[in-house]
Amino acid sequence: MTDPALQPFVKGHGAENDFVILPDPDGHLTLTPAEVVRLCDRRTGLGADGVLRVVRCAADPEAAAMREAEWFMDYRNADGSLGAMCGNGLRLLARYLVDAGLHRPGALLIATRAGTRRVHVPDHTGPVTIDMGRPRLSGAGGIEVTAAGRTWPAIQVDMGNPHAVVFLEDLRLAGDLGTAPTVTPAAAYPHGATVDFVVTRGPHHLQLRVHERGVGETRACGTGACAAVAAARSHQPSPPLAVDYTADLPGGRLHIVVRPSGAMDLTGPAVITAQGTVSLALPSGPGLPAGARGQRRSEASETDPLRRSRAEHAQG
Ligand SMILES: N[C@H](CCC[C@H](N)C(=O)O)C(=O)O
Repeated sequence: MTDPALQPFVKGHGAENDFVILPDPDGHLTLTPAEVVRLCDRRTGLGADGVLRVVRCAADPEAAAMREAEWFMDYRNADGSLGAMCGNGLRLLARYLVDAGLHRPGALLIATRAGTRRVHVPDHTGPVTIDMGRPRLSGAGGIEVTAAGRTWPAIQVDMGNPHAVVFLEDLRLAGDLGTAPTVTPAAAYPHGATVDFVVTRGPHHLQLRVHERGVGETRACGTGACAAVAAARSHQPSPPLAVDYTADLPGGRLHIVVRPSGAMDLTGPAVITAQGTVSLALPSGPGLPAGARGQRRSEASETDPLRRSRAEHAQG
C-alpha cells in the first residue's frame, strides 16, 4: 500500500543555503511545524535550512489578495516557524517554476509574506536576479549584538525580514555561532532577528557569516547580504548608486546592485540537486517528544508571531 503522506519534492540551494520545495499548486497540503522540522532534519529527514511550499496565490488564503502574482512562496524555517522572505530560496523557487514548465524563462512575479517580488530567470542554468526592493533602516541607535563573549554595536535593517548587522575586524571573532547571538534591546526585534557578521574587504566588497533566525548559521543568506550592503552604505554621507557590490559568504558569492531608486537587485546561483517523493508521516512512539506533533497550519498561522508582523508589513 503506498503511503498516503507521500509528497513530491524538489531539493536545491542558492549559494549552499538549501531548501526543500514542496509543490502544492492547488493548496491541498497542510504543513505542520513538526513536519517542517522533520523534513529539515539532516539525519531523519531530507535535510535543509528551510521548506518552500509553492502554491497558486488563488489557492492560498494568505496570498489570495496578491493578484499580481500567480505563485506564492510559503517559506518555513528549519525550526518550523514561518519565514517572510528568503532571497536564496526565492531564486531557487523561480528556477523550479521555469524548469518545471510552470513559467517561461524571463521575468516572474512571485508573492511572499513580505510582498510580491520580481524575479528574472534568464535560462535553465545561469544566475537568477531578484528585485529585493528597498532596505528599511530603523535609524534606532543602541542596538547591540553579543556573541562569543563580545558585544558590538549593530545596525537594524529590514529586508522584509529583520536583520541586525555587525561590522567587525575578523569573522572568527563571532565564535562558532553554535548558539544564537544575543540582540539587545529585545524589544527592537519582537519576533527575533537574523544576525549578519560583516568584514569589509573593499569599497564594494563584503565578506559575511550569518546566524539566521529559526535556522542557525547558514552557508549564505540573500537578504543578509543585502542588509549588509545597506548597513555599509549607511556609513557613507553620499553613497554611489548603480554600483555592483560583491558579498562573499561561506557557500558562495552573491552580487547586489543598488539602483538609483535605492532598491536592490540580488543576483546569485540557484541549483536544483534532486527530486522525488517524501513521506510527511511523522513517526509516533518514544522517539518523538510528547506534543512534538506541532499545531495544524491554521492554528500555527494564528499563533506564529511572524503572521502578526506580516500584518504589520501589509500596513507598510
Ligand atoms: N536565507 C534567507 C533569509 C532567511 C531569514 C529567515 N531565517 C527569517 O526567519 O527571516 C535568505 O536567503 O534571505
